[in-house]
Amino acid sequence: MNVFLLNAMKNKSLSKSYKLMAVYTQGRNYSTPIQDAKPFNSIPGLSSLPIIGPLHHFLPVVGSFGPKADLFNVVGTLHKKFGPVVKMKGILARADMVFLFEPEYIDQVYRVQEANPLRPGFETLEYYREVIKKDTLVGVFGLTTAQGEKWRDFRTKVNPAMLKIKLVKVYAPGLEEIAYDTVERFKRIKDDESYMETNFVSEINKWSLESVAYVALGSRMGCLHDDLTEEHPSRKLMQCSKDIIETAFKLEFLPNPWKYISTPAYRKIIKTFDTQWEISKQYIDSTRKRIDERGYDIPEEEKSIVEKLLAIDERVAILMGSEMLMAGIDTVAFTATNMLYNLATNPDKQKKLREEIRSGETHKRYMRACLKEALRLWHVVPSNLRRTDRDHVVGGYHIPAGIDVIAPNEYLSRLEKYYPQPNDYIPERWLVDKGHPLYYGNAPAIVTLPFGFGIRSCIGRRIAELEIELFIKTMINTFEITWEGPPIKVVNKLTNAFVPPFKFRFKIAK
Ligand code: HEM
Repeated sequence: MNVFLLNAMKNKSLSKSYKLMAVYTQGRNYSTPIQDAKPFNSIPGLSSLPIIGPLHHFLPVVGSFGPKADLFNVVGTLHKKFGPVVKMKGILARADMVFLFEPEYIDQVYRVQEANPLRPGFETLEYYREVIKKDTLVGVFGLTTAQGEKWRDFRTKVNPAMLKIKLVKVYAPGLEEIAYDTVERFKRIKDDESYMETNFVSEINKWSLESVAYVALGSRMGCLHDDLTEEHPSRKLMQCSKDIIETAFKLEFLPNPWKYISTPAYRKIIKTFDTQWEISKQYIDSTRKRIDERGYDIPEEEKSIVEKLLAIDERVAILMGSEMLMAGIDTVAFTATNMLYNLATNPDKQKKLREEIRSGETHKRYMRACLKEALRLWHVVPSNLRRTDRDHVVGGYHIPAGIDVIAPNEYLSRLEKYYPQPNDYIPERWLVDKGHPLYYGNAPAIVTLPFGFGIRSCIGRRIAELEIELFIKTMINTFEITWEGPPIKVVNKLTNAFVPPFKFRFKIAK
């Protein structure tokens, strides 16, 4: 067994899943000798030029894909043209990438690295935290950008508060109230169709920010007030979340020499990180003040995430609070919109869900299936990534350490061989028994990973699921939702986003 797994098993603070992973990997044999493998350079893929790598394929006119290429289609073309292992040279000093299209190959690379999952990317945020904010953060860098020991220390501290279902469920009454307030606001604005068609994203982001802020800070932010001003800090937080994704895409996936000179996009992202940091810090400081003024302790399960973490490590509490206010807005809003769209365009499923909601059943089986099916069709993050920390032999090819291995999970989740009628919204596939042709378990579990993989998977998963289920429940119980227009469009810039107009129509449900 390798040294990472041995260390993992010795470390008592690591989760059970860690140990299970170790046992699982131990039983496998991936030991094709490297000398028998085909060399890394022989992996097929797009042709590449010095410095700019494969970028010329994305240029106007001459590029085979062009500048407006849809990443979903690019991935599909790579698969069809080059097969199950595809190489893409890094652009401007970025690491080379390998796309894996066989679940077994992804499993091989991701699982063996499970004790030390490396997920680089977001280099600008890493630079901001580790260089610009060095003196403030003093070695605690958050989950999104940290690797190795620093990541593990942080994650071990925050895992229980954020992932234990029992602890997360205590936020349900507050989140239900927020869902109710959002629906009341929708009732007031729904008939202004031109406003809703343009501003649906900002309306739904108000709900997702209000919800995640409530869980993080234990109080209401006030995003749902009808007279929310442009200067309200919540507006700025929502804008930051969007600008960070947009600008990070330009800086990290398109050629931009920000590592050598200060470019306008670089200055913009640093300013945005500053604003995001300042506002979240203000909110966290007020939370701390409120706790001090209260002067007495409340039961552990009633505390907000920040309050729980303040008792463990102050810097961890501040950074986790700030990450929640960054990572918990657009992700959750996108998934709720995804679900609403699929329910609006599949009225029979919507009816069935309403019946379950009104039946008073507590198991919510159909609700869960509706959410899983929406996530299968559109992952917020369409591909997962791990950087190799050792040599691998995959599909007969040598993949050395330092390569970004991409699992194109959203693309795989829409292949007929894994899910019959793959582009249809069929929540039932998550409910039918083994043996049924639609049974979800016919696809290997690693095909569909909307929340990522293993111990580095999304820390906000339980919170997101709870927020979305309560919101959808209130929406579907109140409204009959239809979609009156052509199919919705999705763009992918690091994460998926829907494009206006939003042709939802909301009628009070009988
Ligand atoms: C439906 C909503 C969401 C989806 C689909 C989603 C998806 C993801 C994915 C795919 C990853 C990468 C995991 C990996 O590399 O294996 C991730 C990481 C992360 N997510 Fe989420 N996310 C969602 C909501 C949230 C929320 C609400 C929060 C905060 C409360 C959050 C905070 C984070 C953080 C901090 C990480 C980095 C974890 C680490 O590296 O240890 N996410 N998420």
